[in-house]
Amino acid sequence: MSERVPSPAVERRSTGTRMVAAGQEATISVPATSANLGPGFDTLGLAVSLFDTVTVRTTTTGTVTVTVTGEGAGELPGDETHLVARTLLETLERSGFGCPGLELETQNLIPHGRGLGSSAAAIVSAVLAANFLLPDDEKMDSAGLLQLCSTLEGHPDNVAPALLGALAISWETGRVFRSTRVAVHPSIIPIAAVPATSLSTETARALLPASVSHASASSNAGRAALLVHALSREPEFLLDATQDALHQEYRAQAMLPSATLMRQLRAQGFPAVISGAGPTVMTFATSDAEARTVEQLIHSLADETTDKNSSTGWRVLKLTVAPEGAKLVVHQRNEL
Ligand SMILES: Nc1ncnc2c1ncn2[C@@H]1O[C@H](COP(=O)(O)OP(=O)(O)OP(=O)(O)O)[C@@H](O)[C@H]1O
Ligand SMILES: N[C@@H](CCO)C(=O)O
Repeated sequence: MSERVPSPAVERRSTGTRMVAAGQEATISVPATSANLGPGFDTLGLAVSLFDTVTVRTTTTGTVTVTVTGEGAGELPGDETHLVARTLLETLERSGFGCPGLELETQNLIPHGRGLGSSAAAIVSAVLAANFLLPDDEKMDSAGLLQLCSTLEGHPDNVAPALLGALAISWETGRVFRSTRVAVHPSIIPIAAVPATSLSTETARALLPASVSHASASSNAGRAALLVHALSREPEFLLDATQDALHQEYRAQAMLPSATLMRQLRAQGFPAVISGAGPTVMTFATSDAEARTVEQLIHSLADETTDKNSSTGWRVLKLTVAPEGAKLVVHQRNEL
């Protein structure tokens, strides 16, 4: 999550005292996402098979409680300051609604601050939950959901694939965000090397220069165009297609073991990138045999790149592309 930018398309409406109905319940699951993918800074993102799940229940208690299982358990707040609760209540408020009482149960598999879209997943689950709770004539359509989630996250490249699944290309015109889904070639196997240390998106964004050269912009445009083709049609181009000129080198100082691992994998011919704002390294294999080689290589290289004085260890996750985005399952209405 980066800076919050006000958008004319999601201006707050006047706060009212209407309440959403108590006794509503649903479960939302949202995939992890890998943004940038090399040259697609703030525009490309891929949904992968690691999910956060949130069950939302409206009550009449007047209180907000959040229980957290998995990532963030014992660290995240259990009240209305929790990112999902806060975003859900703010989303209702934008439509002029309050909540008579709220219980959230979250089960988190997406690691936090690792470049796998945890904050985007939290925002998407909160906005979808709020939209479910609103009366039918107040609900947002898919364009409204993308607009609000992108505005809250600050950029669309994680929230778009979290909503749509597969590969999402996103763009922005005057703070209006749009996105389209692209099916991914079935051979592609994303392998995430997740270090124990985290890096906030805010910190990583602060390392970027205000402008880049025309040569860098031109090179990056070509690679980003090739990347969409490589991910969807011809994966053999992935090594060239994942070459970035906009962000990875500027951020390397904040994630040296990851930068080293990525360079070593690329030097051996594997398309490795920094996932999102890092520090996870994402590599794309195109067969099970190649995936095994990449996993073994990561384990041996990661040992070399790990700072022996820190407690860093790497988790290597062989994932699949998640073809569908967030899902909401409505539970039977509870009588209160
Ligand atoms: N499921 C969640 N519930 C509550 N808060 C969360 C959740 N997921 C993320 N957060 C908050 O967001 C922070 C991480 O956001 P940040 O944008 O820095 O990283 P990220 O989203 O994991 O990575 P990236 O944006 O690079 O993909 C966490 O430290 C936590 O405060
Ligand atoms: N495009 C974003 C993704 C992380 O949220 C960045 O690299 O800062």
